[in-house]
Amino acid sequence: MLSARITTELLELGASTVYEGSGLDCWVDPGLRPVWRGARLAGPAFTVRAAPGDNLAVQLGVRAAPAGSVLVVDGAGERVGYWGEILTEIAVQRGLAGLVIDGTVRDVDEIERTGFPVFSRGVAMRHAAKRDRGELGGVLDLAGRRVRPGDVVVADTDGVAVVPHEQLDAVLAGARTRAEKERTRIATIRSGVIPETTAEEGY
Ligand SMILES: O=C([O-])CC(=O)C(=O)O
Ligand SMILES: [Mg+2]
Repeated sequence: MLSARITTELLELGASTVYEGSGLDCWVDPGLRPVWRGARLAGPAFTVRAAPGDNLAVQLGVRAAPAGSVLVVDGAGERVGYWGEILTEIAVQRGLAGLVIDGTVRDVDEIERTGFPVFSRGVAMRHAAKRDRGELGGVLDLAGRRVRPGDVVVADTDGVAVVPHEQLDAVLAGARTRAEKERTRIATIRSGVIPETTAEEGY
């Protein structure tokens, strides 16, 4: 569980700034998008590997994940309703921070009404089987990005970033520096001064 202060700071910095400030290749496949406008989340990953087209592992994961954690599900990009209104209601009751799934979800109007943040590869109503227990708490290959339990997930309109948990302090420091430089640069621009290009220096 992250402290409320760190969670708030990560949400304010945002996924792109956390990624840029990290200097790491920690972006996740941009095909994973918020299912409702304004969805955002930050928290440690609770990992779930679901069998393709089967959501029993997800049903187990939503009951096992600790409060404050982000359910991160490898659904192999399969187009079934891995997640919906009922699972969202359970997740809200249990105090989970959100869901990131390489797969699709359904009941999106109802999900939005709860305010529970969900990032998925899209929306599909097709029934998910409920037979295979999959794996909870393993290391995932989430659409090409390695995610370990406890790695820190930050997601917003720009997409999803995953920070290796042992590097969180350094990443936060880098992201703060980045955000400060951006603020200064924007203030300069708003004062009417167009700064030099950043081709070499970056910002
Ligand atoms: O039925 C399912 O497994 C997924 C779903 O639509 C819900 O949670 O409401
Ligand atoms: Mg449903």
